[in-house]
Amino acid sequence: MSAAVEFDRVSKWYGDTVALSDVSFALQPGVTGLLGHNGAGKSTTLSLLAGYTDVSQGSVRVLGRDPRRDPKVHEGLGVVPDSEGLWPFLTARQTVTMLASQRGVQDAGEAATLALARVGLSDAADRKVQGFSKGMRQRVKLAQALAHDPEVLLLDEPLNGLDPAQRRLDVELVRKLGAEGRTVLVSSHVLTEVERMADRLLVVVNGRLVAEGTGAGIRDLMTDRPRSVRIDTDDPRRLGGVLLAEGVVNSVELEDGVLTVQTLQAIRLATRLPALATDAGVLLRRVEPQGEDLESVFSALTSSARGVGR
Ligand SMILES: Nc1ncnc2c1ncn2[C@@H]1O[C@H](COP(=O)(O)OP(=O)(O)OP(=O)(O)O)[C@@H](O)[C@H]1O
Repeated sequence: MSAAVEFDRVSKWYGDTVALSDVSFALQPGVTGLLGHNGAGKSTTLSLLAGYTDVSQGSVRVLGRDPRRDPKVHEGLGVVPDSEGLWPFLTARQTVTMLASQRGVQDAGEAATLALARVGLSDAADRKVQGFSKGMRQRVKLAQALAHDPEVLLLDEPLNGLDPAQRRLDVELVRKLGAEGRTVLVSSHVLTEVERMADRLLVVVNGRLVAEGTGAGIRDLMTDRPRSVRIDTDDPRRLGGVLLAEGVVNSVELEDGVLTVQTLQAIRLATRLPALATDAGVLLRRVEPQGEDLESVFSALTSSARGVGR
């Protein structure tokens, strides 16, 4: 059986900007996460799959069809775009019913009722969207995407702007949609968030697919990279010497009384550090891994996986 979603050697450029460069992947049923920093190419990937824009090179297939040229693809495809795109003067029910009937759903009203219930919006179904919180508007978009019971779902940063309780509910909902056998692609720039929704991740950096695998596999790629850790202590010179002698760090630096160490064994350092400090009679005030933001993880992944990006 061919995959529900296929991206084959796809490149996309806007004028001089290369948004995607030679990206290939295929998606099977279940949830796949598309992880990347801002501007990495996530929305472009989803727009190409939704048929909103055309490839510059390569080919895209959704349910065996070209989403840019074959409108029938939308019978099996639901999209939650990053943009707002809701009319404030319509109720949630009108909004969802309208799109469902455009997609040829026979009883669009009933489909809207079911979809709104699914996303937890039954009570607010007849209120105008203009009074809705960001989280509620996200849910309306999700209900719109679900009303025609699509086999493929594309969700662009669906958790953006939600509070923690809403996030939990939406993570659960996305997982359920995948467990029902739908092919779901969900984008995010937050690893911890996307790995809660998805069993498999695609990592894009500067328009290139640099890694794919499980959340644990992607984390493993990250653990081998050199890390820098800032240690605030009452005796940085002594602690630096101890850590070097112990072989848990590769180099130490002392600046303004603060110790910064480089290590390739971050986990070992973290587990050994408290005992080593105690044995040396040194007080630890604060330990802070540096550059643990996604950006630095991505640049480490890019250089280790495929050379530099664009
Ligand atoms: N319509 C457009 N015209 C020109 N450049 C664009 C356009 N859309 C995207 N780009 C550029 O293509 C690159 C990829 O953008 P894209 O929106 O796909 O990234 P993203 O990963 O979704 O980022 P974000 O999370 O910020 O939305 C960026 O450099 C962006 O500035």
